[in-house]
Amino acid sequence: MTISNPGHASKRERVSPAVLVLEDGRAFRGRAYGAVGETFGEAVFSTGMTGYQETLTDPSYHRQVVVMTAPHVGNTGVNDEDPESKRIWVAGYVVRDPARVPSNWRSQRSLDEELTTQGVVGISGIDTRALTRHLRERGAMRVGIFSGNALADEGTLLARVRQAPEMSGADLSAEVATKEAYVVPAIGTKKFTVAAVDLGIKGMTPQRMAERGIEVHVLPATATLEQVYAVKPDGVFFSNGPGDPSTADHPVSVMQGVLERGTPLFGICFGNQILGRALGFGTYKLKYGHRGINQPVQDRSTGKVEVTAHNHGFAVDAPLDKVSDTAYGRAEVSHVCLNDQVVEGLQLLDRPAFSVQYHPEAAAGPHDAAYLFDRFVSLMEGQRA
Ligand SMILES: NC(=O)CC[C@H](N)C(=O)O
Repeated sequence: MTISNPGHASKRERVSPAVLVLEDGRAFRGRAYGAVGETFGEAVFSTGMTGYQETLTDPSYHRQVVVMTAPHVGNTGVNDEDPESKRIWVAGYVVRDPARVPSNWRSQRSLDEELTTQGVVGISGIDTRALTRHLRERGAMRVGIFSGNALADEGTLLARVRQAPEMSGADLSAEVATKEAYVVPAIGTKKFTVAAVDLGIKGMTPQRMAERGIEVHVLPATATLEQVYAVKPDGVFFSNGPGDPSTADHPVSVMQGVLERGTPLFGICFGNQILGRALGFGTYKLKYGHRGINQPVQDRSTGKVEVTAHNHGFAVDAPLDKVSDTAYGRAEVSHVCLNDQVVEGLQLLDRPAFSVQYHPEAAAGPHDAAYLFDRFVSLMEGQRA
């Protein structure tokens, strides 16, 4: 194997080969990036051109190996302001051409250093375009990245990838969510109290609520209906999170209790899938998912198209062309992805509840969908009037 040897590359980059092995047997050779060792997960690709810190620290990426389609990654280094949680959650990181010298006024260290310190195994120098095309054709699948001693027994790598757990059927919220409840105070005058069920919440989400005068009580994924109502909420929120929504029976039953009482309800991503299930719709695994910050979504109530941030591998199976009768009244698909007509939002017509499959907190991503937090505020105002 020939490894290109740029002048500024660190010694470790020059001497440490790595290999990425997909469960269908396709392999890519490159260089170790970040920690040296081995890792397994579901191979998925993200089309975001910026915002790698937010991607890496999004708890919804737990157990996923993220392939960046943007060829240059790490250019702006790493700072302590942009993470969406306390650690990197991706199981592995795949980049084509990492920055050798980060350059940004906020940069505190390099991405390579950060991945190494946090023990995240990555690979660089591979053809990420070919890998992405492969995943688009064959679908998301299990993958392993191996470097250092993990490469010693190359003949066993594929078998080890095939032993790794699958994403279908994975129940992961409790592994990433807070164990203790905490409060994010309202900024300025406090207008509302919201109970936010943390299934893998991103830091920007309570922030967007706090900016609107909401005091946010973030509760563990295991919170009961009684614990939700113990904070005397004006509204209840269900967050994003990793894993297969078909396993999320506990949050589904808590949400049904909230719908029963008619408290204003808002869900994001995993929260949208849970609303889907609470209403009696199914969920299914997408072939390769939506990940990135440039996905077109139409708000069907206004006809407007938003450019939005996504990170989902599953989706809700609800009819696009009709209003559905559910145990909680009429429900409809409020938002749809214009790339593939996947359900991107749900709303109830007889109760104050709605959700979106994408990320209005926009970290990273465009702010087109910020109005959804205002819609949540309007629902809470409506309930008081
Ligand atoms: N960001 C999320 O909440 C993702 C939801 C779910 N784990 C999925 O992959 O579809």
